[in-house]
Parts: sequence; structure tokens; C-alpha cells
Amino acid sequence: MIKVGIVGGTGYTGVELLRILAVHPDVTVSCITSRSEAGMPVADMYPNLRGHYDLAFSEPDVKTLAACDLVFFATPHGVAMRMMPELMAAGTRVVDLSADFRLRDLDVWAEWYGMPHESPEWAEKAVYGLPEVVRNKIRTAQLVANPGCYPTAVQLGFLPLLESGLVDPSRLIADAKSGASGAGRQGKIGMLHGEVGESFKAYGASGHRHLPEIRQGLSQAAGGDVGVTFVPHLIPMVRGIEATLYAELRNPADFDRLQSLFEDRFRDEPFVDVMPFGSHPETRSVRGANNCRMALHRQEQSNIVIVSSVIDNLVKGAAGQAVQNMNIMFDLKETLGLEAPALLP
Ligand SMILES: NC(=O)C1=CN([C@@H]2O[C@H](COP(=O)(O)OP(=O)(O)OC[C@H]3O[C@@H](n4cnc5c(N)ncnc54)[C@H](OP(=O)(O)O)[C@@H]3O)[C@@H](O)[C@H]2O)C=CC1
Ligand SMILES: CC(=O)N[C@@H](CCC(=O)OP(=O)(O)O)C(=O)O
Repeated sequence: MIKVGIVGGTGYTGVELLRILAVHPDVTVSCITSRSEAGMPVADMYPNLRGHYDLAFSEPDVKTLAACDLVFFATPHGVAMRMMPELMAAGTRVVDLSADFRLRDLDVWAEWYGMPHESPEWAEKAVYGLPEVVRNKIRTAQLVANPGCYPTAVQLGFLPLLESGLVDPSRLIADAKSGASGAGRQGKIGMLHGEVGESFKAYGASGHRHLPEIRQGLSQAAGGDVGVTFVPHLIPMVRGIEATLYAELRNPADFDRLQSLFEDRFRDEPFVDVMPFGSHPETRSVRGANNCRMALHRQEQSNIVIVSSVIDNLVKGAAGQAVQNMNIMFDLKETLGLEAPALLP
């Protein structure tokens, strides 16, 4: 059994990790931290986990965590990087759900996250864990930076277009919408039901911290610089992200081969579903599941490719992808614990 620790167990991604790991056959969760709820039994706080965990939240303690085979960080940005040197020295493997180790350029990281990076050595060694791109590097990594939620939906949808070189990489647009759980569980006025309900807005349109992460991944896929406009929106929903992506085909005649290009690219990917051309993937078709569903569209004879990509921000956008990464790191079947289909309706 893999002995797992979770730092930040009371947040939305922490409890989602617990939900997924509760039925994982090869994992025991031995430590789950919360500073505010230390001492409280997990099942008292989260009744959906009654009967699954006989464990209480504890204060984060690096020595206890270092005794685990793998630690998930489900904490705000800036927490994991401070504990990393000690955990890495102990040989513990880590999947960090925060953004601490996602960006290669630490000046860019400092600019967007508003603090200097405190673990540059490990930022260099971390593997950006998008399994559909770097599965082999994840296998041997000690530290995996789990991708952000919007970046997962956006990168997966653009990948085949950029890797094939069929689109102009300087004119990409990602118009993305997220449910409120993307903002985490801590109280914020802007996230109250009375503020989010029956309303819909763009935010971060002049620049969101996922922009450099998206740009980094897309540049790698394109093999050079990309120009990307990314605008996130908050919608009155709890879970889910829909990203509508736009790219310009260099040669409109290539439209005819795009569906098979996408199907071939993701044929062996257990968690990416390319739907028939012209379908409209719904967020509820991935709610609670570790899937990304996508579909291609064209309006009349336009040379603009439209891709609609949906994920559950807490699953393929966070905890599910983190467990997928753990399965790869420990040479387990990649789909273990992640096989349940989405909840619908
Ligand atoms: N929500 C989402 O859809 C996604 C979130 N992420 C990322 O995952 C991470 C967690 O997100 P989410 O679960 O939404 O966040 P929450 O705000 O819901 O939870 C944060 C958790 O971290 C703990 N925590 C906060 N500060 C510290 C600290 N200084 N030291 C130790 N523990 C701390 C909190 O517990 P306590 O304060 O009691 O210790 C709490 O359990 C974030 O980095 C987020 O950006 C990534 C993808 C998607
Ligand atoms: C709706 C909402 O507020 N979403 C969050 C998504 C961020 C998130 O989860 O951040 P990381 O993926 O970088 O960890 C936001 O825009 O800040």
C-alpha cells in the first residue's frame, strides 16, 4: 500500500482527494492536515466520508509528512515551496496541486504570484504533470507540479492543433468559464451565493495568473512562441469548466482532417474523449469524473477552428489529475480510483 499524506485537507481539492482515494485499492491515507481543524475527525467535518476514514486532521508537520511515500499539497500558493527542500531530502515524492512549481521562469512566477520563489532548485527539477504530454517524465519524477484547472482544459483542447503545426500559433483565443468551487473554500464576499447566483461575468480579462502557465504549455506544444488571449468567466455553478477555443487554420483545406487528427492524438488517452464533430460537450458530462471531453466545430467555410473542451475543475482540473499522476509515478494502472463515470443529471 502507498502511504499518502495530504496537506490542506479541509479545502475543496483536499476533500476531493479524500473522496477519490477512499476507493483507491492501493492507497492508505495516513496523514491529513489542517491548522484550523486539527483534532477534528475527518468524517465529522465531511459526512460523505463517514465509514471511509478513521482519521483526524492534524497540524502540518514536515517530519510526519516525510514518512509518507507520497504527499499531496492542496494548499494555497506559497505553502508547498517552503516545505519542499526537507521533503525532497527525505526522498518523499510529492504532487503539488498549487502553482508553486508550474512555471519554468521564476521571474515570471514572482511577478504573477507576488512573492519571490523560495525553492528554485526544486522548481527546476519539478515535472509539469500533464500526463497526455509528459507521461514518461512523470513516471520517474520526485516532484510533480499538477497543472491548473483552466490550463488543463485549454492545453488539451489546443494540443493537436499546435503539435501538428496546422494553425497560426500567434492568434489563439481561449474563452473559459468556471464554477465557483474553482475559487476554493475560504470565505470571500465575491463567492457568496448572493453574488454569484443568477449572474455571469468575465474577470481577469486584463491578465490572469493562468495566462503564463497556458502560454508555457502551448509554446512547448508549438515548438516556439505563441500569442494567446485568455479570458476566464465565473458562472453560477459549483463544479465545471468549459473552454471555447479559437485558432486560425493556415490552410482551410486541412479542416477535413481535423477530426481524425484529434481522434488519433487522444486514441490511447484514457481520460480524453473526442466527441463527434459538431457535438456540444456539457460540464455535467464530466461532473465528478476525471475526463476531458471535447468537440470540434466550423462555421460555414471559415478558417477558424472552434474547440469546446470541458472538465470538472476539481477532478481532471485538480484532485483527479493528481491521483492520475500518482498512479503513473508508482507504476500503477493509470485509471485506478478514477474509473467512475460522471454524475448526470
Ligand atoms: N479549487 C480548484 O478548482 C482548484 C484549485 N487548485 C489549487 O489547489 C490548491 C488548493 O485549492 P483549494 O482546495 O480550492 O483551496 P482551499 O482554500 O479550499 O483550501 C486550502 C487548504 O489549505 C490549507 N492551508 C491554508 N494555508 C495553509 C498553510 N499556510 N499551511 C498549511 N495549510 C494551509 C487550509 O486549511 P487550514 O487553513 O486549516 O490549514 C485548507 O485545507 C490551491 O493552490 C489552488 O489554487 C488547482 C486546481 C483547481
Ligand atoms: C473561479 C475561480 O476563481 N477560479 C480560480 C481558479 C484558480 C485555481 O484553482 O488556481 P490554480 O489552478 O492556479 O491553482 C481563479 O480564477 O483564481
